[in-house]
Amino acid sequence: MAIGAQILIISFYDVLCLWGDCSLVNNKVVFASKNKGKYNEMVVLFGEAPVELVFAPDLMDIDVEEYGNSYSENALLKASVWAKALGMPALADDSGLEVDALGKSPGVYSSRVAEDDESRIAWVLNNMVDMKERKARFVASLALVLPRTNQVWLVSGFCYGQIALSGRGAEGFGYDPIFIPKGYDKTFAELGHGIKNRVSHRSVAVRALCDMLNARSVLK
Ligand SMILES: O=P(O)(O)OP(=O)(O)OP(=O)(O)OC[C@H]1O[C@@H](n2cnc3c(O)ncnc32)[C@H](O)[C@@H]1O
Ligand SMILES: [Mg+2]
Repeated sequence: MAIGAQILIISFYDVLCLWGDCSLVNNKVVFASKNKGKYNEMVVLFGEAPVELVFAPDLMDIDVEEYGNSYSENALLKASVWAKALGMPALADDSGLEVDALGKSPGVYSSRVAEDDESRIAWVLNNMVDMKERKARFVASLALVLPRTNQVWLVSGFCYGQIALSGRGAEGFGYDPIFIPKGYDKTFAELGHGIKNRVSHRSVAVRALCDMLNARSVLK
């Protein structure tokens, strides 16, 4: 009975996909974020995909309160608000840095522990003085909302590594100067975009999203 119901739901969903328009309108997607660093990475990561990402603040000024308890909830909040406001597909990214020795903090509060990138980095380093255990991971959760069919796509990506003893490097944004990805001895800010875009939490999530969209023929 339960399996039958499940199959019915999946088939109904597929029929909706065939009849409804679940493709991207003009392949334009608003990137529902105010973070230009994220946007710049996203444009490169979507590189070959038939998607034109538009930076949300270039279209409208909206503030979305991120009151969710998880990255996915916050990503969905951001994408839903922008998709509704503009009537076009919206992609949001909610991300954060999880430090083992700090009980996975700052985590979902990564943007809220301090006012700017420099103070956020100081917040992490000051809480880790003399700590030998420096394992950490970056998380990126993406939500794509297609408003005409109310479809929602959610994926997450992770990147494991450790926290440097001090900030190093000038590239990237946010916590990049203190995050050393596994297999390297330099920070993301020292390694630069080429390597970051190959191994980052965001690149893993974008690849997963594109695979799902391709499998469902949403990207054309
Ligand atoms: O919500 P939007 O407008 O997208 O932009 P934001 O900067 O507020 O982004 P989040 O709410 O997702 O908070 C994530 C925090 O983690 C930081 N962060 C996210 N991804 C990062 C990355 O790839 N490298 C370094 N720091 C990152 C980012 O700078 C924020 O301080
Ligand atoms: Mg935010």
